[in-house]
Amino acid sequence: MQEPEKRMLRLEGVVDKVLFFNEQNGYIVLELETDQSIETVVGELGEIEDGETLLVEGEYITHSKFGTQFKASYCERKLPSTAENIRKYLSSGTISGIGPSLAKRIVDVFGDETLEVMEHQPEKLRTIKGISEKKCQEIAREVQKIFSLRTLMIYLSQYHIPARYAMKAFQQWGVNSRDVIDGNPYALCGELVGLPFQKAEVLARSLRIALDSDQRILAGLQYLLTENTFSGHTCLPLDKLQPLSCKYLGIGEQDFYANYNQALENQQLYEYKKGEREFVYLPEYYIAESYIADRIKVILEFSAPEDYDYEALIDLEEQEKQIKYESLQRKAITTALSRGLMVLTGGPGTGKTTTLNAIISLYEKQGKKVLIAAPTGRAAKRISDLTGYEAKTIHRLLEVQFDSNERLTFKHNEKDPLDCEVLVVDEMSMVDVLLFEHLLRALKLHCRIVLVGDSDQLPSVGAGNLLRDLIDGGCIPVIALQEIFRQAQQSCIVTNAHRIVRGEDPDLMQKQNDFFFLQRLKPEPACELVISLCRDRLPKAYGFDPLNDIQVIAPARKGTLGVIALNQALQEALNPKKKSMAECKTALYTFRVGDKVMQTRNNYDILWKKDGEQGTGIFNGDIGRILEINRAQMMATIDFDGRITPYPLDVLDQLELAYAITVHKSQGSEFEAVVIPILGGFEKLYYRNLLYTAVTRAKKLLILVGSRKKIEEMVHNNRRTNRYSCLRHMLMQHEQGSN
Ligand SMILES: Nc1ncnc2c1ncn2[C@@H]1O[C@H](COP(=O)(O)OP(=O)(O)OP(=O)(O)O)[C@@H](O)[C@H]1O
Repeated sequence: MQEPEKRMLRLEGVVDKVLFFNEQNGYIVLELETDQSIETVVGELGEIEDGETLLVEGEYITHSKFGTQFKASYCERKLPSTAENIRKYLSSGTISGIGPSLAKRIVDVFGDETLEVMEHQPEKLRTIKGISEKKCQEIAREVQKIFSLRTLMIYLSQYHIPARYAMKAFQQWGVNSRDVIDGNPYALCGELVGLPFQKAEVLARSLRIALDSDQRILAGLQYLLTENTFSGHTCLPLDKLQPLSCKYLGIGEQDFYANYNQALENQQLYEYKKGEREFVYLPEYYIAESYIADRIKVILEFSAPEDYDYEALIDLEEQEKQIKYESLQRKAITTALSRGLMVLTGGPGTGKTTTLNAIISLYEKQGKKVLIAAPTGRAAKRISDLTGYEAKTIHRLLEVQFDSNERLTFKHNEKDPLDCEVLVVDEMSMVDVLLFEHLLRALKLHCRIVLVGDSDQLPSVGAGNLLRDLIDGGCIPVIALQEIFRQAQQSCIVTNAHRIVRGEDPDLMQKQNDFFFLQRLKPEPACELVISLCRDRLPKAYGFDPLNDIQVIAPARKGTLGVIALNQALQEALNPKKKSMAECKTALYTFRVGDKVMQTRNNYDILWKKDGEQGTGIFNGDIGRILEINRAQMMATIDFDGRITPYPLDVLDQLELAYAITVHKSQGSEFEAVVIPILGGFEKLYYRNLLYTAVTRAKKLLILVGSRKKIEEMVHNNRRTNRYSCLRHMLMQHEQGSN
């Protein structure tokens, strides 16, 4: 369902009351008194006080619970001009040290001139009863701060730069912000403020900053490299970056190289030579990849293979567990116990978890402290359930903190390493280079590392080709399990997954077992079938719970069989609107009590409680159920796998319905039953590893709905996401160096 197009409207009025303000992102809800009415205005407008005059541009939205609201995308602010509005403005606590009664006394003396006096002749405030010399100076300082921020917001809003960037700039440069920005508007693009390059361009044009200025070219190069990290590249070949930058910035080769070389000298960019080709990095990615390669080199140098015979220990383990490990499993166990670092890889059913269990158990028997981590909460839960050992997310293990610039850091690092002698990381295919760098930094030098993952799964969301590079680098011991165990062979999910990864067509003719194909050649009937499977057929035939056990996974977000439309349709089928049921809305979805939802961003501020324990942080990919929506308190209550979470409605856009999810979001999770619609659509999304990843999410039942031809096309489309990175080469250098 598409939102009808809305017209941009304007409102002008005086702020009667601020109802809500979020300091982090500047989101505000206020009542605006216009000539005709009082309107509720919402938006990321920054801190605004009662009594201010606003001109806002935006549109009316209808909120099922909150009613009609004006959602402002642009705002111009004027200081209050009448004595009454100035009193209101000061009474609201804008300036610390001035409350309602002092505000009244000041306004009684200076009337309409009050703000003028406070800004330019603050010493006059001394005449007011209750304002000492010291207090007068404090007020003057506070006024200067607040007025500079206001002026900055107003200045930047002319260029449609939202208030949150003004707030971040002010945190950096304080009352000098305007000078810094006018000197170099591209300074706003740095990581501390994070303004998109195009927005800084608008400001720079009005400041007549030359197109070939050094600041612009450097910011442009950083922008292009950053954009490419979103496509998975940790670096770009210079022979690609140069023409791309010249075209994008409209500059010549000479200007490019002059600035490029300067940036290398200033360590604003880094270069790595791979054969005849140079690769260009942003500092953080260069530091991450070279740190990983160097650290691995150290680990391997200091952990020469031990000649201790582990076979007897493994024999004992076999007796205890009543199992016979096959030879590669034994080799994996020996390698894990005798080497500082290893990678254990293999497809579904090849015995990774069984092997890992033996490794952990034998390490514990040696009295070693083992920690187990996974990249997402669901992946951590899965490995905990499978091994019986507690696993945490990597973020939780490292303990997230924020520095004074509100940038994410970790408590554990070189100075405060993790207390463990062995670290196991599962689902390594989802770990990116930046996170892995942090993890390695937090390990004591003698800590052993066991990395487990399936390198045929989709690569990490963050940039890099980590698992593949570690395997292909040639210097780390890698055990790739290949044999599908008998139990697993009986599952068509497992055998078909292996066929898919080998590039063979899956067996779609099965009429029993756990893997089914149901042909539908048009999107609407396919969508209807998906709904009836989830609502009626699978619950009836197998006793699956439609919300807890069944997951629809789709390659695309858009289209009839994309995640958005499927979610809307599945919500209507599984949790339809009821008169008395609370609802709240984002641009994409209407949420109801009972809905299955997914968090789509890491949010470190949200608090939760579980079995008397308290914690913070709901992370990208966490799935939950809405228990309650409380409009008056701007809160929902969501149950994320037992973590009961008061969820602020002003961050509701971080939430999506999760009846259907994309393959990318499903990574690291497993579900009892999975339904995958595959029919037609965007070629880029229909390739082998994507189908493989989706199919391997199912534990007991998998149903493919759609076109056999399209499924086969996917199997034969072996498009591996080509990601630029030099880690593999850095590791290979080490391998060659050590020979
Ligand atoms: N040495 C063995 N002898 C007999 N059965 C085994 C052995 N190793 C593993 N299995 C069995 O094979 C099946 C798959 O093993 P396991 O779950 O360890 O594989 P996996 O690679 O972790 O699979 P997945 O990635 O799908 O979780 C399980 O039923 C397990 O009990």
